[in-house]
Amino acid sequence: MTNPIYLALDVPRLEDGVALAKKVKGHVGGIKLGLEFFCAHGAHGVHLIAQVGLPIFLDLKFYDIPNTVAGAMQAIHVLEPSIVTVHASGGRAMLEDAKAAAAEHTKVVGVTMLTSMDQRDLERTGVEGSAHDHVMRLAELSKDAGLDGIVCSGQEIKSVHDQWKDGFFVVPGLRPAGSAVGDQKRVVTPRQARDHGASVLVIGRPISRADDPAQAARAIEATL
Ligand SMILES: O=C(O)c1cc(=O)[nH]c(=O)n1[C@@H]1O[C@H](COP(=O)(O)O)[C@@H](O)[C@H]1O
Repeated sequence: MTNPIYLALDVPRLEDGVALAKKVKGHVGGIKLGLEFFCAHGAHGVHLIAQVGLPIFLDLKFYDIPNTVAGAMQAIHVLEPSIVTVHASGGRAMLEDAKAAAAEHTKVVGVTMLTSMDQRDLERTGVEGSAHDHVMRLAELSKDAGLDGIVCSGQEIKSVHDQWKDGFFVVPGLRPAGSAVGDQKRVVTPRQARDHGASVLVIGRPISRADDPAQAARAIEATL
């Protein structure tokens, strides 16, 4: 089994990011670079992390008109990401154009409902109905638009997997039993997410803030 853990490298200093990626190499399956990293270090930073030799998940959560998203997607071909995120709520045309503009070997996944949101947060954005139904609706839209899969919490992954057997599913908001939840609200353990069909487990602070990140990653992998 390939290691499904992608370390979310949400660190402000590039040197720290490179050091951390080197430390966990061999204990994770890939590195996720998100908005914090990309805004601070751009393409140069992505190239440096890629040199460590792990697959790169570029989590830029594109959300704009189709033409703009397609242009952005083309602009990141040079970074050769294995996975890229777009917001599923951007609508069918945006999702279709995002996928059409992506490099052949890049998986495009739609972010459904952020794991930092709960039912009340959802209602306050004007969406009626349950978080579960909202995620299922956006999963169906992503599938119909030709995306490779979605990002959702571990609370929905089982239902999504039941509906979309060959989908590629990224699950963040993961916490090993007993670790601090922080700003995440829809949380499960890495093992639960894996058992219910997650393809990729995105884990940040439980590894990056551990005294020994490599050991923390190994300990989580041992639970899978
Ligand atoms: O797209 C994501 O990766 C993402 C989606 C989501 O709904 N929730 C979520 O936490 N993430 C990302 O997953 C990572 C979780 O980090 P930790 O909470 O530190 O494990 C962060 O880099 C988030 O940007």
